[in-house]
Amino acid sequence: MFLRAGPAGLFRLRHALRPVLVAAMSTGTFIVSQPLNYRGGARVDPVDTSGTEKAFEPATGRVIATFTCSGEKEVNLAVQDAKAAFKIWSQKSGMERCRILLEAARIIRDRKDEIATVETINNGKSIFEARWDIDTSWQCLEYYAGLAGSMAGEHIQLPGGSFGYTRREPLGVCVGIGAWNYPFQIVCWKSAPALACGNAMVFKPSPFTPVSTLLLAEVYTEAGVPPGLFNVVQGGAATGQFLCQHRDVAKVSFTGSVPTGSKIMEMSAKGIKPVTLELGGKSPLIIFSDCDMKNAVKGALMANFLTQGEVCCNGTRVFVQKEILDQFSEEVVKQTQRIKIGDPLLEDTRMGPLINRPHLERVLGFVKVAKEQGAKVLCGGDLYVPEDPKLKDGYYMRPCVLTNCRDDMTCVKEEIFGPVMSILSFDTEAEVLERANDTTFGLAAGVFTRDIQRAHRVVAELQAGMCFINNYNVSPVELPFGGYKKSGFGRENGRVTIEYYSQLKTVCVEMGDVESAF
Ligand SMILES: NC(=O)c1ccc[n+]([C@@H]2O[C@H](COP(=O)([O-])OP(=O)(O)OC[C@H]3O[C@@H](n4cnc5c(N)ncnc54)[C@H](O)[C@@H]3O)[C@@H](O)[C@H]2O)c1
Ligand SMILES: O=CCc1c[nH]cn1
Repeated sequence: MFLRAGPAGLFRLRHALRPVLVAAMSTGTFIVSQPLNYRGGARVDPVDTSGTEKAFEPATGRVIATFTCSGEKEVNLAVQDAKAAFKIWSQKSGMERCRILLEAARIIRDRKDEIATVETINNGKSIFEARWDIDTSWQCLEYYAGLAGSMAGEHIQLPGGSFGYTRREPLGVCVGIGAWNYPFQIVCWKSAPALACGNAMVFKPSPFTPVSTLLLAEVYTEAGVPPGLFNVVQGGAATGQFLCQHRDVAKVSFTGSVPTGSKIMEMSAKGIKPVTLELGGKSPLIIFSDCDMKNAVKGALMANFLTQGEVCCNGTRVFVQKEILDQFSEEVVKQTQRIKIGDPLLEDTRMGPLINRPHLERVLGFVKVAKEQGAKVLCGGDLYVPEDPKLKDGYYMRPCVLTNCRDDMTCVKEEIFGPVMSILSFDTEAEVLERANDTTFGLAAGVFTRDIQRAHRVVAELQAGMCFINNYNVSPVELPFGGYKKSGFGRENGRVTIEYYSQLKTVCVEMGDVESAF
């Protein structure tokens, strides 16, 4: 990848130079000057266009890339390349695919700091957190590499020595469409199971975060996947539509908002394509009075302030049992005020800027409406201007804790996708369950209690695909992740995801004569 580090000019990132260049990549210096599409095993400029986009460095507000959105012809070329590569890849044994995916996982692990740095520059999350994302990304490749070799069907005995068997087969060319909050992790969560099952993939990142997906494309090529197996097209809604409507696309896996998810489903329905939808949420976190207070407070911060609160499964409706409301709120505010905001590439920063100016204004708008509707701001919820002059045009705000919240308030009903926690109080288990489930979303939920029976009773009643007991927002790749209700369907991670990227063929074998009705 070509990077320009400030006035120092152009650098070619070679293995030996990487550690030096990562050190040189400081906030305010990074520019992308290479093509951001990837096709046939190389970076390319698209052959046609559906507009142009700019990508920003949220920490400084600088433009780091201006790129062409792919038109229908470019999308078609990417799908055709993927189709050709699919023919080769799908014929490989699971163990052959396993070896290549393991090699890709190793390269990502080796390049962790470089990839995390790029992710931080383009997304704004702290480097501390970006490194976690890259760890869960290579772990995802490793996990599905492990499963690739063990994918198998069944053998079923039938009367008279006849038998049947099943084959688990790939789908073909799968499309991945990603959101901007976990750019590298999302593309790994989609491509690793897809490739492990023998599919090819064309991926479209969010136009806000186009950069790190290219690093993955290069890693796959270096690891030995056939050219064209993993392609990247850049663009927004128009490019996404060309992909979803393409007749040679077998499946669409989408991560993003509910309204876009609904459009994706409609387009896929026309082509009878299976879809995985990972959509938004407004998840409940229930804190019972018998909790371990220290862990519950840590859990509430993990549930609300990772990646500046821009996390789909965040537990933003924090229900606290009345007896401990004051003590819990006081402790949460104390810890929230200690969060170090600022340059996301600094080692001690724990909250960086939001993704862009319009989103920052939208989140601040939610805080304003919350106040108008009677919520009380316990801390934050306002703009933050770091002292460092190079950060003055970045998109920072102070993390916010709201109390006096009611279930009918906008801040409690709608996904804010920013660092805003709403605290609500409750009296009984039955009451809190009813209120926790009173939402059209169903992505995640959490409960803090020392009562083990209550913990399991409560999660059994919660209408959410991902439930946490005495923790929040950990995402081991071994565990399936996905939503109930309007938060989507299908799963990512875990063994079950194999079923979303493969299809079952049944073969019936006659060992005797045909018993004909005619
Ligand atoms: N459940 C999950 O795993 C998960 C993870 C991350 C984010 N999200 C959700 O994503 C949302 C934030 O992400 P966002 O703002 O990027 O979402 P978005 O729906 O605006 O965009 C997501 C992707 O869809 C593309 N797109 C937009 N319109 C399209 C169309 N008509 N056809 C095809 N593609 C189209 C965008 O370019 C982008 O790549 C939040 O609601 C968040 O909760 C969910
Ligand atoms: O943002 C929601 C959770 C997530 C992280 N990576 C993919 N999904």
